[in-house]
Amino acid sequence: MTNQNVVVRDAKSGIDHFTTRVVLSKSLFSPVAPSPRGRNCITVTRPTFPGKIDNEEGGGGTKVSSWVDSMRDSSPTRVKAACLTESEEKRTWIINYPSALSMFEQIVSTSKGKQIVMFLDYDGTLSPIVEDPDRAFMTNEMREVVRDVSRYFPTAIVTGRCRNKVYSFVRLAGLYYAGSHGMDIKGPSNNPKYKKGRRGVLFQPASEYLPMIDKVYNILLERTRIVPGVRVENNKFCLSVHFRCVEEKMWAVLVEKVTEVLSDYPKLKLSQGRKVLEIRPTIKWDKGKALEFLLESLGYANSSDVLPVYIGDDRTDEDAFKVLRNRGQGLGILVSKVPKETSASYSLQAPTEVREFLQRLVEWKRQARSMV
Ligand SMILES: O=P(O)(O)OC[C@H]1O[C@H](O[C@H]2O[C@H](CO)[C@@H](O)[C@H](O)[C@H]2O)[C@H](O)[C@@H](O)[C@@H]1O
Repeated sequence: MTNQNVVVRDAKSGIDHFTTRVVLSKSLFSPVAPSPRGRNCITVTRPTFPGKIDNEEGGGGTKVSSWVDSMRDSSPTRVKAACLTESEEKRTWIINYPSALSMFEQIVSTSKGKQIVMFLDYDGTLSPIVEDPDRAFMTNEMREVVRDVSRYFPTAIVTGRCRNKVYSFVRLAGLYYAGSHGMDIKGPSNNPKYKKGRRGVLFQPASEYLPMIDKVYNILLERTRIVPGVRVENNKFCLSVHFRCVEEKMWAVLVEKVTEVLSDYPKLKLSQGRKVLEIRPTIKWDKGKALEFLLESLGYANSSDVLPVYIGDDRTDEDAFKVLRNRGQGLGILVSKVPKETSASYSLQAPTEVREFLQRLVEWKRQARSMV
């Protein structure tokens, strides 16, 4: 199976569309019944993510309508294959991005002689997606397995959330926490290496943005309150404008309000996650940079003796998957049941499978130790 990407501009809307021709090789697809249209070449059309009002690139003026189109899509963008049935689509997904559970033996054999370093996103990875962001709790079973994982492997939570908030959900002291999309990194609080005063804070590359973020938070609260269901969340170095509970007919109004506010703040950029608009400083820092920073802090900057494993479900996790791809080292695992555009190599369907995968990793490590 090969993918050919072409960008086509829609003459009417002026929006660029990615057109991916997915060429299915017969051998891969022989177990699947021939598609109703009897073709072995599918055209997948999906709108490109408007991506910004990204002031970094001198953007601005991005059409509200293209944002609204993108808000309808999932995050990362779902790949829709026009002539495949849903079950064929799922099958294609699993062929291209095999389950990390079914590939478990291969994965652990890749790790032989290497130190696994575990990176875990929070929402949609350790906790299921729920309507109320304040109630996105992880289960005790998940907490236990994450604690066990952190006993064997250096482990970091890498999240868009405010670091303190995610800590209040995870409540495990032995982990690294990279909050605000990696812009707020702290080491394990029980690590004797850290002096009291610094309390383990390792890196905050956007600290000068704090007053601006607070100001914009208050303005957004005020200006978006006419939109029923909206929720603005202050994640310290970034903001989230949730539209999960906003009726679709109000999305354009919401985007207009948000982009209007941001037009006065060229040092902030707008991107999108799962039913959320994310506002961040334009600095070149993301979850991928946080992953590199943590590997370096752990002494694995240029090491070939390390296997970073990153598990995440959202568009912002793609920055970390790309870093692993470019390093040619490590495993990116996307949590998704449906085909998405991703730089990950493997997939897991839901947080329940993430727990199972982590559990197997712990058991494998215990057994390996008992045999020494
Ligand atoms: O990087 P993450 O840990 O995945 O955080 C990304 C955003 O997650 C949260 O929002 C998402 O989860 C909510 C609870 O399930 C859901 O209601 C919302 O629709 C999702 O987008 C969090 O509230 C945001 O601040 C994070 O940026």
